[in-house]
Amino acid sequence: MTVTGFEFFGKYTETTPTKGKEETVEKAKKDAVELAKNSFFVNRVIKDEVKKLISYIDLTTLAGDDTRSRVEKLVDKALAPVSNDKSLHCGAVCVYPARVKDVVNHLKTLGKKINVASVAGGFPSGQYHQKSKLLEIQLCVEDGATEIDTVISRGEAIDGNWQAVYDELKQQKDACKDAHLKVILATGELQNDENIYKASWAAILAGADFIKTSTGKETVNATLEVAYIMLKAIDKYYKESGRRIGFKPAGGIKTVEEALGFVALIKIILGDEWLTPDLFRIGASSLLDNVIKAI
Ligand SMILES: O=C[C@H](O)COP(=O)(O)O
Repeated sequence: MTVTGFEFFGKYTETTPTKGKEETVEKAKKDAVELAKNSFFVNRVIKDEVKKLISYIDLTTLAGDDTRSRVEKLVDKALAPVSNDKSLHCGAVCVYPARVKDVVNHLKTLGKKINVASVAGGFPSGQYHQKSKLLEIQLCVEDGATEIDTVISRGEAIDGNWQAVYDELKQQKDACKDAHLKVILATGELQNDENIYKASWAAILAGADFIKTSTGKETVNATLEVAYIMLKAIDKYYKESGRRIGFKPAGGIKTVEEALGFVALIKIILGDEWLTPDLFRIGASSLLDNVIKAI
């Protein structure tokens, strides 16, 4: 099985149509990020834009001391985060594999539904046998997870073994069955922009429904700069294939302004069609409280 598509989709350095010799990928990235940071509604924090953030949030708890009661409270909050507006709810709840059953059972008790995401497949390091990664995904799906957030093998990516990265993710996608697959690139550990771009491709070509920046456990997690690179890959793939892939920044996104910066960058690179929970999520454990304060 070969990684089909790398040669077809070109290199990161070719992602910017040159407007002249000064137009480089670095300058194009800097310009887009600056534009996003200074976009109209980031500076003025328009309430409607802020309210929409709630629907994008994968409300997350990924702690060693997570308990059933903590997870049940997370579900309650994700289902009805704003007491005086019952129409608002988060995009998903995101928990460790061992807690999926607690989410599913609580939803059954409440008679409610919400996407149930789990970080399965060797989270957060990815340094596990492929067999155990696949079993973890299989068990989560059997427990009722509807979305799997899995990690790539950073070691293989850094060594440029893209076939191995692709092959593992293809098997993990198959293990998901009907569950959606979000692939975490752990961009903070991929060492350079070219690796981030190629890791985006390996994930997309292996069947990812979303590509996600980070586990939240790296030293550097979601930034607008890495988001730019990943969005360029999503954009090029859409232009070549007609298929839209979702984007999920995660890790360290705590303020409304930070979250709206990602919204603005998506508007700039992909357009408003992506601003739906089916194609855009934010992995965050503390952003929701700040959004609620701002509306
Ligand atoms: O998506 C999952 C991330 O771990 C959330 O990171 P955070 O706790 O910094 O919001």
